[in-house]
Amino acid sequence: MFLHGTSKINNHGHLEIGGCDTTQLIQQFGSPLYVMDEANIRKQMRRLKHACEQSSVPFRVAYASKAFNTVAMCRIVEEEGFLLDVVSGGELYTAMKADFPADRVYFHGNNKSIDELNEAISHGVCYIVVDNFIELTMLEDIAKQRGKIVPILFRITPGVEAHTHNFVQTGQEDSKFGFDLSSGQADQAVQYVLGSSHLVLKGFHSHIGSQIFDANAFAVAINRLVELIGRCHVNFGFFPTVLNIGGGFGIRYTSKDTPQPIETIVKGISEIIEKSFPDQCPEIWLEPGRWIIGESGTTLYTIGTMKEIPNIRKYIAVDGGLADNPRTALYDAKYEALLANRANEEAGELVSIAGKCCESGDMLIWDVHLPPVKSGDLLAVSCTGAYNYSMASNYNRLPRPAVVLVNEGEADVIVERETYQDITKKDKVPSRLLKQCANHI
Ligand SMILES: Cc1ncc(COP(=O)(O)O)c(C=O)c1O
Ligand SMILES: N[C@@H](CCCC[NH3+])C(=O)O
Repeated sequence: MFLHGTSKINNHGHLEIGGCDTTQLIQQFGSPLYVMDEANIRKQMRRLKHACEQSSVPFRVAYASKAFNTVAMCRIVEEEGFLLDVVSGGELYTAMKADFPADRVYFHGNNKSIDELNEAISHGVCYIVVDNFIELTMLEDIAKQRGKIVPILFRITPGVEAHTHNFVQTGQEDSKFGFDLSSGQADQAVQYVLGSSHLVLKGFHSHIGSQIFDANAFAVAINRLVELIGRCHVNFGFFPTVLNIGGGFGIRYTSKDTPQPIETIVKGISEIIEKSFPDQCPEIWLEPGRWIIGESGTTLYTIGTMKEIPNIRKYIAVDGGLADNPRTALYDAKYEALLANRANEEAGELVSIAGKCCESGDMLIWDVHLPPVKSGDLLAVSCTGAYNYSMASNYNRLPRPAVVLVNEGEADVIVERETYQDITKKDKVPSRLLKQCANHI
């Protein structure tokens, strides 16, 4: 397994993250456990900012909070001076709970509700990223009723098929997201909004997908947006303040992954932007999620049962699975792992890591080399910072694991482990069933 961030093997042969021995973390906080490496989260943010500062392009950086959003994470993002992309009332609420300045938050989503739009306006987010015509008129009505002038961006679908898993492509023409370019919807929307008394168009947004290694896809998308901007300037005299080109930068889950360094990607983007806007340049916003947080997360599990089918496969089951990490089942995602309590031992055996859910597809890793494993060993799966906790569920009524933030030998719980009581907390029993339910909650 790669050792990301501050991860290392200590003198006891244990995996250590943020100066904390992972075997002690499990003793103290229980299993399974999400461990987040604060120093590495901040390092990634600073590295991205630094890469942007090397260019003459006026970059601004945002964090796509869908990747991992908790109150403590919002505090870190705030301290590092990033903008925050939220995509739901819940993500916005979390940011507000963290006292994140609303004027550094902007609101995405392809089906925002009236309540969500109202909440975004009430808090005073800097932009609402309008996704489609229905939302456009709905937002305009709300703004009129409330006597507000609302700054917006348009999400544009540039018609780019990024080379990544189909489920995480978002920039292709046949997509639920954004105003389509090729059919003229985007131009139509601009023309419409420029006549609005309550909505002010500030710019454009496009996000072509996630876990993208091919920087060329970004170039194609940017060029299409530049063409749109050129047309809007000529046809409507409109020039954007902001051009948000999204996130999607790939990370290294396994040794087979070969993403370009962020510096190369930012440099490539800068060159296109400089060429495209020689005189006047909009602010260029980047909004990665995975690249910021993915490699900073490790999930610790305890190994339970095992099943060996001769000449076929050896299954090793852990005390979590698709409920805490649905990405293998959803996207055929690949992960690496090691035994956190015997990290120095030779990984000679090819095994498969299964979860404990009642699904054959509940697998975390199909093929991984580990030392001979015993029940009670601890397994560390790396690179689980993005879209693991944020996509976790209570399938099979499994309580979600705790999330611990580690840094320089300190470990703080930033999300408590759920209990069985948490799981049944919202259950109600109709009175006609009460008699049969003596032990009801
Ligand atoms: C609009 C938007 N912005 C940003 C992101 C973050 O993507 P990633 O985590 O791949 O950087 C996503 C998710 O794909 C997204 O849909
Ligand atoms: N959830 C996806 C990323 C895309 C989500 C944002 N549009 C993943 O885990 O890879």
